[in-house]
Amino acid sequence: MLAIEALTVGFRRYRGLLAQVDVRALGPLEIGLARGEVLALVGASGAGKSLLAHALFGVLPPNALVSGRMLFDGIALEAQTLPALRGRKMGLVPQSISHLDPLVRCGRQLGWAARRAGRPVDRSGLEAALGWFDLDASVLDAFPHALSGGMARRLMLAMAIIGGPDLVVADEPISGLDADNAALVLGYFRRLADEGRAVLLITHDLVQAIPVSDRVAILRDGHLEGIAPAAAFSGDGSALASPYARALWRAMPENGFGLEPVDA
Ligand SMILES: Nc1ncnc2c1ncn2[C@@H]1O[C@H](COP(=O)(O)OP(=O)(O)OP(=O)(O)O)[C@@H](O)[C@H]1O
Ligand code: NI
Repeated sequence: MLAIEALTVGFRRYRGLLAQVDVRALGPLEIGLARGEVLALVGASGAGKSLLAHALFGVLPPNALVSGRMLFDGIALEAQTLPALRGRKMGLVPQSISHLDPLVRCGRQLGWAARRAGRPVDRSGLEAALGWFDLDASVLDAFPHALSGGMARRLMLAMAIIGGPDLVVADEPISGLDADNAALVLGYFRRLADEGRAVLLITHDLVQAIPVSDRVAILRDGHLEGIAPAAAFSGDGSALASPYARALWRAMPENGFGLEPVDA
């Protein structure tokens, strides 16, 4: 349902008054995502994970240069097609919890997300959406600053999903969540995929992502290091084709192999 073909993202930077240079930040990337699938996208800070999410939704800054193709159910994602898809067929959970409007009650923001998707709901529908992420009805009347970081993140998850998108792109959706809530969110993603939707799960936490993911894509300095079945991340990692993936897996403190040079 999602095909990313030869995608590159760069930025135009100005040096002095006249000189400008284009700096490649991402790609070229080839990634496919099928309905029914959770694809984890992992990589270190600065690898380009959020850039990929922003490219998919067409929300990169104006100095970004994009080439290649992104197709959603065969429709090219571009300026003309994106407004009808994002927030409707494609839901984005942003990385930063500062994207809530501080002056608008949470319930109105959630209701607006549903209306934008063409699926307006009444108060009980809003309460049900909060319930998916273990938030109670009092959140509807609260302003965002009254929410803890973890509650704000779960509200943003409800906002991304209330419109019933076919594709969910979640950028670090479990960061700042306690273990119970992280499990709740990841379990929800798994169910979305099992219903025939698709989830791109962006995270730096490989260990948490593996149990709910079908495949894991590893991004390193803007390049795709490889895509491996989640099941290959087990034992000593010898089922992994990429030395980088193997080193990353073995370096997880949970695996107790100790640090190995990542360039192996
Ligand atoms: N507006 C911009 N102008 C120039 N470079 C940018 C811009 N936005 C991002 N970059 C560069 O793109 C690279 C990738 O950034 P990105 O935010 O995608 O990383 P990330 O993998 O999401 O990291 P994190 O785990 O910290 O969220 C970074 O090196 C960053 O400096
Ligand atoms: Ni990011």
